[in-house]
Amino acid sequence: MKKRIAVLPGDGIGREVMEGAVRILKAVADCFDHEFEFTEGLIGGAAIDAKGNPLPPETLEICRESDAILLGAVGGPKWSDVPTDIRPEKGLLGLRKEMGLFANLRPVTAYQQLVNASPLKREVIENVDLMIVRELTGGIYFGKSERRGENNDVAVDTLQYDVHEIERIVEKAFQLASVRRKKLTSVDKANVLESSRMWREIVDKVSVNYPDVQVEHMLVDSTAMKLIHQPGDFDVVVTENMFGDILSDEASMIAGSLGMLPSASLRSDSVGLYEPVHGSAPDIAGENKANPLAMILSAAMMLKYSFDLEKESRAVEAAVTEVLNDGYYTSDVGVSGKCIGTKEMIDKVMDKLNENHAISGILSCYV
Ligand SMILES: NC(=O)c1ccc[n+]([C@@H]2O[C@H](COP(=O)([O-])OP(=O)(O)OC[C@H]3O[C@@H](n4cnc5c(N)ncnc54)[C@H](O)[C@@H]3O)[C@@H](O)[C@H]2O)c1
Ligand SMILES: CC(C)[C@H](C(=O)O)[C@@H](O)C(=O)O
Ligand SMILES: [Mg+2]
Repeated sequence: MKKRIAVLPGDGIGREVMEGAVRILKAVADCFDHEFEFTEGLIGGAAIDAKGNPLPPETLEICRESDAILLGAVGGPKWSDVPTDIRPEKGLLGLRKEMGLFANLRPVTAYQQLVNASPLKREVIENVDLMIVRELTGGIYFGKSERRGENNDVAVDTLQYDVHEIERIVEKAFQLASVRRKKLTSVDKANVLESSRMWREIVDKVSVNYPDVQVEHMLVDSTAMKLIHQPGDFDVVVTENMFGDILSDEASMIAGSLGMLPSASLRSDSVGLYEPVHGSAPDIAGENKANPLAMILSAAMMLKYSFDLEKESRAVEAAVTEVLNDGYYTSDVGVSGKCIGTKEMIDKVMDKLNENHAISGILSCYV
């Protein structure tokens, strides 16, 4: 299979973790006989420095001509004083919007080895496997936003959704729930927000087409509590843009660290953007401390969701799980012992992938 992949490392630890995803994908191509063509583009602060624009037209062009996009992270203190409309984060938001990537899937998996070492209660997080489905191209992130008043002393951000935007994300969430444990939690703030009341009406309407999926509505504040108290009760969680942003960073601690949470941003065809949930982590950038697993697992999501390569995707996930089971960690997951750096972790996953592939080749001779 031949596929074109846009590679946008971005800023801070973005480049360090991207190296892991690209190396792993090259190994997957070799092991499973695929051809992946990588084209690098600038985004975020790196693009501001080079082109004065966080999303240069040439980057958008590379993305439009690709079958899938990998993104590291954008932003950092270096660009804190640039005008709001050309901040690094605007490059990422612009890319999601321009590409129409409205459905952001953020799976949260409690890996057994990390559960054992977690500061959270073991019995609470053990076996947690939930999926946050975040609306990604609407809501307060994209509504009218301005400063007004005589002294610019009033700031306005607008939370707007239309029926179509809610219907398509809710439909996506029901589809996912129907092939998982058939439970959907829709999260809103319907006791305060009109957009949330419309959101609830739409969830109830769409639910009629999915009679085997159990639906519950939950307010976002109590959801934040329940994610820590009883995360095992969740299967698929669907919510609007900003609530999804906040809840997914919270949920990352169930997985052990922000450095463990991958994501896929999808639309109705197979094109997708794959990025870790974390940011550019300026506090550790350049120190070989970043956990590359969220980025590597995002690449695994790309194999599954954009290229329909289930076996290859599972091979990458298995390599990650086995490296953790062997007791290797980056420092962010809070475990002492075999604590290794970014590059060493990438090497470990590479070795495991190659080793597993060699073993399966040997075994296939006997069947
Ligand atoms: N998708 C993105 O590009 C994205 C996402 C979130 C934040 N950001 C941007 O990143 C910059 C920094 O934001 P922040 O500090 O609030 O959030 P952050 O996610 O960059 O970092 C939060 C904390 O988590 C740690 N961390 C994050 N990823 C890690 C990893 N892979 N391995 C080990 N530790 C990791 C960091 O060291 C830091 O202590 C800001 O400019 C923000 O806008 C970008
Ligand atoms: C960098 C920022 C714009 C982005 C978001 O809020 O969507 C990030 O926090 C994320 O979770 O992907
Ligand atoms: Mg976020």
